[in-house]
Formats: sequence, structure tokens, C-alpha cells
Amino acid sequence: MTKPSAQKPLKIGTRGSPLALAQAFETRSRLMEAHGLTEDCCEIVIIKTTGDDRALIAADRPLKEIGGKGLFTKEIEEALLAGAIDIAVHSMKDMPVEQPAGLVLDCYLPREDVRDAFVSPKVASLADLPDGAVVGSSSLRRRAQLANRRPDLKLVEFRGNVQTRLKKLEDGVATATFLAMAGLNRLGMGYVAKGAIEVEEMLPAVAQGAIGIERRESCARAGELLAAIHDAPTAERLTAERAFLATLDGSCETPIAGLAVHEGAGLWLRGEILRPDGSEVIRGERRFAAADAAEAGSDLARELLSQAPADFFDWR
Ligand SMILES: NCc1[nH]cc(CCC(=O)O)c1CC(=O)O
Repeated sequence: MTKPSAQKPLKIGTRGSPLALAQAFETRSRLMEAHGLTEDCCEIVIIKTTGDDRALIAADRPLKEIGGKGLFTKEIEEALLAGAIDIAVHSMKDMPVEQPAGLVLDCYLPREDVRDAFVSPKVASLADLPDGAVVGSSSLRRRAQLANRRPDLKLVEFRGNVQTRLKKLEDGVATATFLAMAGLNRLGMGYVAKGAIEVEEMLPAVAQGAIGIERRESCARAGELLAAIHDAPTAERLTAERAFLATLDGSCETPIAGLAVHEGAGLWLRGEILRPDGSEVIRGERRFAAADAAEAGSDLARELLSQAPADFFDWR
């Protein structure tokens, strides 16, 4: 294979947040290791997205009002299409289920911890939260799941990077918050979590903990380089989860949870949809072979949709 050193450096596009950068560096390290490259073969290019607009995000407005689908990805995909970057590193949780024409997303890194972390300076676990405690989260899914399990809790909007959120907890704005374990681990900040919440208690967002790498369909060189770092088991799990999401027509900001794991020779997908106020949850599961992952995901989604009362999605 032609090494990038013989050519222009491979341009890796990413958002500029500490987590996004950690993911881009992980991708670069894996590419370097797989292909015996040196650092100068890959250049990290930071791209600002609507989701990074501090004026928009600092305001404690629900994310769905700000932009919804593609909030963290639109400008990066535009840069990819324009040729300003060669590959783009994404948190799969934030990726819309369909990519624009000309782009492909078929490279996944091995998945991190899928669970949500319980973060609180004062309280040891979710179960220990006192009656009526204030919890900060801007995730519609986490808010709905918490409201369902603990109707006594008071939910407040909580946004910003990990440091900002920890400061808010120290200042007493809320007693606890929830973050993806994957993000904390990738930042080397797993110690911030009082513990990981088991998925039986809080089913994660579709694709939580997974990194995907997008490229132009026409760029054979990127395709070849990425093939060597692709993790097939992660792809099988995400195929089921994202088909589930696609059929529900959801995005990162709709109260939908879904998780596929390998079990024996096949996979096991659990999914749930919730009313935003947590007053109702509809759950289901499927067991299937990897080759049937996409069909199983959409099939489970159709089952949940068929069980939802007529007004279940009215708020959207
Ligand atoms: N929506 C923001 C977002 N997108 C991906 C992650 C975490 C990392 C991951 O799930 O891979 C986060 C933050 C969080 O939920 O705490």
C-alpha cells in the first residue's frame, strides 16, 4: 500500500472539544500503529460546528430547540465533501442515521464502556439520592429514564464540558449528573464517576461509546487506511442499534434507548422508547444472527411503535 508519507498528509477532521480531540488522537494512533506511520502523516484539523457555538449552547435551552439532528456533524461533513479533510472522526451517538450522498461511514473503533456514569460530589449512587434531589441533565433520554424511575427527583438543564458541569455540582446547582462512561474514560477522567449505572437500570443511547470514521466514497486511499483499524463486532452492534433508531426516526435528542450486545453466536438487542416526562416506557428485545442485525433492529422498532398509544410522539 502507498504510505501517506509518500503523499500529502491525511487530514483528520474533528470538533475541537477535549473529548473530540481525544477521539481524533486515538484514531491517529491506531492508523499509525496499523500502517507503521509517523505523526506527520496525519494532520488533525479542527472544525467548528453549530453544537460548538458557545452563545447557543451556554444558554440553558433544550438541545432540540437549538438544532437537533446533525448539530455536531453538519459542518464536518461539508468539509469532507469539499475536500478540506480526508476523514472525519465522530461520536456515533451524535451521528444522524443517514449520511449525505458521496460519504460513507463504515469504520468503527472498538467500543468503549456503553454505560452512563453517576457523577456527584456528595452522593454515592443513584439509589442514595435523597427524595426530591436536584439532578442536572440536558439529555432527553436520561431525563425521561430518571423521571420514570425516580418521579421525586427535580430535573434541571445541564450543559457544557465536563469541567463546567463539575463546577456546577460544586456550586450546588444540582446534587448529581450523568455522563457517558466512554467520554470520561477517553478523557482519562473515569475517576470522576462515583460508579457506572448498569444498563438494566438505565439503557444507554443508541451507539453510546462508539467512534465512527467517515470518508468520501471516492477516496480509495482513506478507505484502505481505515479498513485496517475497523472493528467488525462494533459494526454488528451498531447496525442493529442504528436500524432500530432509523425506523423510529429518532435522533440523539429523542427519548430512545437501544443497546445490542453479542451473546453466544448471535446478538441481543434491547430497546425502549419513553414519554419525555417518564410517565410511560415501552420496551422490547430481539435475539438474532449478525447477518440479520439491520432487519432485527427495524423489526423491534416497529414492534414498539405498534404498542405506542396514538399520542405517544405528540410532543415532537
Ligand atoms: N451528546 C454528547 C455526547 N456525545 C458522545 C458523548 C460521550 C461519548 C460516547 O458516548 O461515545 C457525549 C457526552 C455524554 O453523553 O456524556
